Amino acid sequence: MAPQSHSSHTFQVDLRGLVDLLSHHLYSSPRVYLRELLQNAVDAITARQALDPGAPARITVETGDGTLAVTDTGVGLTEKDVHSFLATIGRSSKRSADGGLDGTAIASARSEFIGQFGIGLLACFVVADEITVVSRSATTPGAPAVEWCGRADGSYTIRTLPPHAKPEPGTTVRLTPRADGTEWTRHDRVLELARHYGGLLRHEVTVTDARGTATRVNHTPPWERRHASPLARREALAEHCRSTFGFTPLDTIDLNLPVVGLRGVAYVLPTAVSPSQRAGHRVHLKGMLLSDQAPELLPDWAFFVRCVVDTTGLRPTASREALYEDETLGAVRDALGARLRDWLTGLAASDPTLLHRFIDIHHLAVKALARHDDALLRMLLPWLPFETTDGNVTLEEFARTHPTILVTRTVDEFRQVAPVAAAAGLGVVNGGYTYDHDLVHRLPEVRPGTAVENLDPATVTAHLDAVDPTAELAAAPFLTVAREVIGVHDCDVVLRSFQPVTAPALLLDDREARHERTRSELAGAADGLWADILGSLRTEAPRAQLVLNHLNPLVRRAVTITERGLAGVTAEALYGQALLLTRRPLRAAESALLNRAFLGLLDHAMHDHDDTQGGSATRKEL
Ligand SMILES: Nc1ncnc2c1ncn2[C@@H]1O[C@H](COP(=O)(O)OP(=O)(O)OP(=O)(O)O)[C@@H](O)[C@H]1O
Repeated sequence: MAPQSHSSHTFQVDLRGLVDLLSHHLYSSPRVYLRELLQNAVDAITARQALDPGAPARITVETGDGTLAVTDTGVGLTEKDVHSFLATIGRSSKRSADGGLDGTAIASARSEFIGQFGIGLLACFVVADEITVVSRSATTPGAPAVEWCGRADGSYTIRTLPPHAKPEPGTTVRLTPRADGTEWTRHDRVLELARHYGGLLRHEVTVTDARGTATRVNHTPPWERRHASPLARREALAEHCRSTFGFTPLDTIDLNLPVVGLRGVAYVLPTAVSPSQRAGHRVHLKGMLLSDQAPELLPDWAFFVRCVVDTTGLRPTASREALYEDETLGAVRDALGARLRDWLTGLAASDPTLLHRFIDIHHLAVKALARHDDALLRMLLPWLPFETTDGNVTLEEFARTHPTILVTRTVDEFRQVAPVAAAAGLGVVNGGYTYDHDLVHRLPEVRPGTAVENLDPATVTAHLDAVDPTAELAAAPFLTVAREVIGVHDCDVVLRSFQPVTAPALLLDDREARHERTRSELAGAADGLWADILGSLRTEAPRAQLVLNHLNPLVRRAVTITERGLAGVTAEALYGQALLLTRRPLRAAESALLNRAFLGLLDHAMHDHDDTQGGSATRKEL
């Protein structure tokens, strides 16, 4: 058999296609070009300082003459480096395998670099068609300066420059923006971007305009600076928070995790926010802003703070706009969560006034937190407010007067039952708000000797006074009619005495009973398989109860009605009114009942009118 012939080829890269991919799918905006340039400058300075700790460390961004230039006093590039790293996409001198920058000092500085992917420079092609790099290497003292000119079509030229063209080691990267890129290279925009990305960089960064006026953009953050007094520090941090996030913090929590080289602060929001709104934290990586929208830095429950942190130990994604989700990030999130919890529990001992203010604003956050954290629950439960039949009080206060605490499941149940229960001496907590029902049920763990029960209709009726037998007997004919008319709605009717006298009737109903009624209604309307399934779900749910208040003057008169039609309409009207007070959506049969009761009463009122006008009407006696 004839040997097969092999020929070897090299991949070709369509640079325009690649840039298009990056700009549309990796980077959120063309503005990232400046971040990539600043980052390369920082890495070059890091590499040079590893060789010579006394080397200058300056980054200058020049704008103005239609081009943009970033100059650094970093390690620079030899001609060989240029071919190897600048002109090879995906190759980076900052990864150990590529080993471009020789020397053990630089090798050990590698973990300090921000870049790693070898694609950052391509971001410049998003705003310019041509990039010129003039560089002189600090690693090879005699090597000449080189000029590399790369174009978006994938071609590049390289030439050696005379020594005076670049007397000192370092690099200048110059861009001539395209027409659609000038928006991103204007002086004011560049200044804003340099402050945004480079505000916390550790080396001096200045932006100069066409007249040569230089503005320093980076500063030591206030949590790193020395301050004359704790008050001065607090004010500096508050000012930083105002300029960064636009609010004055309620308090500032220092964050410090040496294992991942993380320092920063968490500013406590002075106003409540929705717990579902995920907070945007500012995360810097080795000084460079990685993201100003990083919710993944903190646990979800920590929605009451905004953080600014600078770290060396977390990894960016390739877009460099988010944190890479790994075990380290998980551990950092837990550690920062623990720090916030310590701050909260510490406040209880050190600054109760501030804790009160915090809880006034953020009690929802604390409640969300306490559900999953026993230590916090124990510590903070005494401070948390709940709506109860004694007003807005803490559970601790409430439990002192009510050894058995009843809790409703919905706000409407509470609204309806609270006045009656309070008058009967029952202690009821509104469990209808987010987290409250669960938290109240956990009270016995924290406060032994307290009992917590769900409020059910039977508990309330047990606390309503029975009426005396003669009154019950006198009301019997009316009650019989009422039970007949209301019974079709799966509701019993009873007569009791309770406060307040202004309430004619109380409808005690619970969820299971309501669900059961809805189920049987559906089963009635359905057929075949669906009806069988609904039928198999049948449970013996307790019926609802309409409790008529014998202390109420209207009810006292109603129970003496002897005319059957009027008794039925009156019972329906009382039921309808109690039904409306529950504020739950009405079912079709209930709306029809209300309608009927209203028209029936109107009819009776008009009969009375006819009677007084001398007309006659036949009424059926009970
Ligand atoms: N200002 C500079 N000084 C010295 N070398 C530079 C400079 N800018 C770029 N380089 C060299 O060019 C290489 C490629 O840069 P590029 O920005 O594309 O990728 P990177 O910084 O290595 O990684 P990343 O894609 O993560 O940014 C770098 O690894 C570095 O060797």
